[in-house]
Amino acid sequence: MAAPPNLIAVVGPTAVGKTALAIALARRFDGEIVNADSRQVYTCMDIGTAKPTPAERRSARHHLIDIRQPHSPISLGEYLPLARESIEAITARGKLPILCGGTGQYVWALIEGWEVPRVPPDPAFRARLEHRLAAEGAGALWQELRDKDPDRAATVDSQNPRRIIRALEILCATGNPVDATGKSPAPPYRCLVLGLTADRIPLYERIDARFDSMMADGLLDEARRLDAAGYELGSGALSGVGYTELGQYLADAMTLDEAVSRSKTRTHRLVRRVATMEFTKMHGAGNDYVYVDARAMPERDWNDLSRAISNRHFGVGGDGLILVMESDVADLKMRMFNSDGSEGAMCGNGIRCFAKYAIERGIVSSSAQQVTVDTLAGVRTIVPHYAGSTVHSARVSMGLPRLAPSEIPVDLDPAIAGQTGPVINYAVHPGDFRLFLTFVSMGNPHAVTFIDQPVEEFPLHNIGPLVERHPIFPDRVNFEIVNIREDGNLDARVWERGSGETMACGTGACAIGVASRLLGHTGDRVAVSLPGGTLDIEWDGAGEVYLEGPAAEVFSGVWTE
Ligand SMILES: N[C@H](CCC[C@H](N)C(=O)O)C(=O)O
Repeated sequence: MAAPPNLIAVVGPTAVGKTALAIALARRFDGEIVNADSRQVYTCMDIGTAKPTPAERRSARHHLIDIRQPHSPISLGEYLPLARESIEAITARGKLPILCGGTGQYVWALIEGWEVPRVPPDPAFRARLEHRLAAEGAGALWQELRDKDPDRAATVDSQNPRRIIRALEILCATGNPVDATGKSPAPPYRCLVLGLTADRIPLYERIDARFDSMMADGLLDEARRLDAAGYELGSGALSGVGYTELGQYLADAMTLDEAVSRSKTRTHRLVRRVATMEFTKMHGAGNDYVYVDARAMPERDWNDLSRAISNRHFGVGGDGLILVMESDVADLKMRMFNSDGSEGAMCGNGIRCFAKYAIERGIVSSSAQQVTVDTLAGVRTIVPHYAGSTVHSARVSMGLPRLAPSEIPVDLDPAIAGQTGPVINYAVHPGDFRLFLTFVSMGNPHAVTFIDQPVEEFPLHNIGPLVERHPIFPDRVNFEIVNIREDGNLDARVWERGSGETMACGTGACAIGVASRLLGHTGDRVAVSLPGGTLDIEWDGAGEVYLEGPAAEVFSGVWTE
């Protein structure tokens, strides 16, 4: 078997000198350069992306620059085959391919051989399967996948409808089983990675000097031309540094000096985040998480990081870790980990803060009226509420509640295990206690019980762990206790799977709202009061559940491992 082709990858923070080094290597070793900067693929964005100048491009051949117009975003799944073809062609000509760019996900996806499905989302196909999901349950779809592609089914969680539907979508489109996203077993290249770095202060000075020269070279006119051409500065391909801030200047939202200063500061932050690991602490009604923008980061043991960073004595402290990642099917993707390192499918409090994080950092439009976020429970839509340019709360479409035992999942006696409807007031005896549980999945499993005593008197720290790990819950469970107040609203506390008692739980509050309506305690709307705050739930008994509540940022910092 032929040895894999050679490849040099020049990586490092912005303004550190990657282009100059790549050109020197190309001239020294008869190489050609493949662009790995997600902004330089676009035409009309020359100055603001620090694209190699015509003179630089004459001194060494470059590939994958100016291949798209800004209104036609390129996805990772589209970039990878183009980059592989370029590397192959360069090698075939007996030249050395040199990968150069600051988009970490492009670089690592190429080096590690990620396979991203070329199958674009098929909305009609998904709508049909969502309908069948509601009617037949995830188990039936998983069974179909197992019949058609047993190897693939073995790697897909039978309770993860999104992964099941995606696998069936790829199978239907390609006619053959293929992994949705995975690395190739063997490294595709014999790769030498040259990581450039520099002390922070001199690097900040280079960044500032370079931005000043961009302005002198006509960056403002470039922004004006893009604006006049109808592009939304600050969104999509144009959400990068400089374009966003100059767009706000052109919209009279800030002075030119402010735009220049913010551009420099945002680039400093970008460097800090990639070079170390910047984090932001946020909470929704006291349910607190550590947020990391992982879009430019290589894969790592996130479970381990969540355990370390969530520790309230030896780490930052929180109920878990939430990652901001790229998505092919939504604006962004969210991954959520509990403080014990286990990964949860969905997080209602966390996703409101996630939207706030993305909007206020310009990762999505800084005036977005909605943000779509891909999660293991499916794509969720968040509608932010603003005070000026700050998001203070949000309303989330939390999807359909799942009520069949197989969808929770909960293993019950055969007489009721196969039913598709709700299981309410199911008697369970954790230790010496007797509870009546109602089961609801919001993409993650919940068991809700209603009690007569005030919730603060309930021995939650004794009973919570017994319910969380009760043998009827194959994936463990989040456990909610509820007391109905005189005014008809609800007091509650939550023992979370993987995190213990938290000050609030968004998916838990949704499960409480659903269970309470099923049991006839409340109607379509209910306020759930938790130790950390109140969450408003809306469910009409058939459609999606809606969650409304606060989102707050506490502080940012740098995680030094
Ligand atoms: N606190 C989150 C739920 C976390 C659920 C997690 N504990 C699990 O399902 O494993 C929320 O606001 O919805």
